[in-house]
Amino acid sequence: MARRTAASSYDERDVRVRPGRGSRPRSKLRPAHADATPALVIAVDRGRYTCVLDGRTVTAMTARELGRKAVVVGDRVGLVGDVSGAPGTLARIVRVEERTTVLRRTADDDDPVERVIVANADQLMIVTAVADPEPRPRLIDRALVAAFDAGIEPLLCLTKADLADPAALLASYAPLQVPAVVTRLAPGSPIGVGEVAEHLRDRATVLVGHSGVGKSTLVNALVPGADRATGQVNVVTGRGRHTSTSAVALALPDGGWVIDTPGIRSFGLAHVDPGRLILAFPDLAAETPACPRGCTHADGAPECGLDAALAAGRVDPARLASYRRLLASRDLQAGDWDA
Ligand SMILES: Nc1nc2c(ncn2[C@@H]2O[C@H](COP(=O)(O)OP(=O)(O)OP(=O)(O)O)[C@@H](O)[C@H]2O)c(=O)[nH]1
Ligand SMILES: [Zn+2]
Repeated sequence: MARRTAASSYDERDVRVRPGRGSRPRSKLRPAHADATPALVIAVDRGRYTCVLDGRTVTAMTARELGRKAVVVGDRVGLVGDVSGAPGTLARIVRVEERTTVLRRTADDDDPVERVIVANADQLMIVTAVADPEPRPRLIDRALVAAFDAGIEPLLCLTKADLADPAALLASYAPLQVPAVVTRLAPGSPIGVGEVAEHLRDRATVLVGHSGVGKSTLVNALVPGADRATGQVNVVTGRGRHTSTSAVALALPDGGWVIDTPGIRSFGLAHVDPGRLILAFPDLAAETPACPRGCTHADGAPECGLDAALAAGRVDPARLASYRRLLASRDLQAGDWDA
């Protein structure tokens, strides 16, 4: 105090803006970092988050105050610090906005640890070749379960239609009313990519599919300059593959995002609750109030209301059979795309 009065007009404590916490006015009414810049996370690599805002790319790390909360591709975040995106700069993620959807998986069916793969996706495009490699319907079913469970709309993309007829595969998914597109993307004769682009426009779409089905070929056709590596003969198992390879979001030229998931080698479904899955099938769910408590609605579940509805002709037999097939896929072992 003595110094202040003696020094009369000037005290450096009055004018210096200290960096960090102390400089920021806060009150209980004002959320922390209300001035944080909104951004979208498009890639994650070893604790560094690639974010986009106003069309520029900014690298960020998570602020300590976020704690152990995971930040994933698709997250809408608030950034503070240097958000210029200039080389060598690093912004801080101080906030993660509430997610509209969360696509999860467990590493395997008996693995209780859930991992969030992508946040805020509104569509899951399941890519399957009609031949080379042979389709794996069980894996399609499992991916559908993950999508329905997450409240994300599924889209089936059948590639390599030049090699085999997709009709049988399409027919087996028709009762589930899953939209489907068929492509033939062999060099020189791209067919169907325009239709895929229509389905993807202005939406955030996650791509899944096992190795060699033509995901990268498709992404390259959809996103000019994406430069995804194609044509690798992949004999690498999940263990052998670099585990930090994670999802990456690529901007589509007509709006929207396609999110490639090269690191995902399996689709464990331990987290899926059958009681929640049926909500994706409102016509079937309407018949379940008659079910006994805790009914799994599976084939042979005692006194399941769905059987009564089937007998009374109120539900489509093919649709119910398809639903129960999905339900059963959850209980089968080995969710490896490459199994
Ligand atoms: N005949 C035919 N071949 C295709 C088609 N689409 C892609 N291919 C070929 O299939 C092979 C695998 O395609 P990729 O795009 O690398 O497949 P991917 O799903 O990205 O595979 P990974 O990179 O291993 O995950 C490549 O040799 C492609 O040229 C198609 O529609 N018809
Ligand atoms: Zn039931």
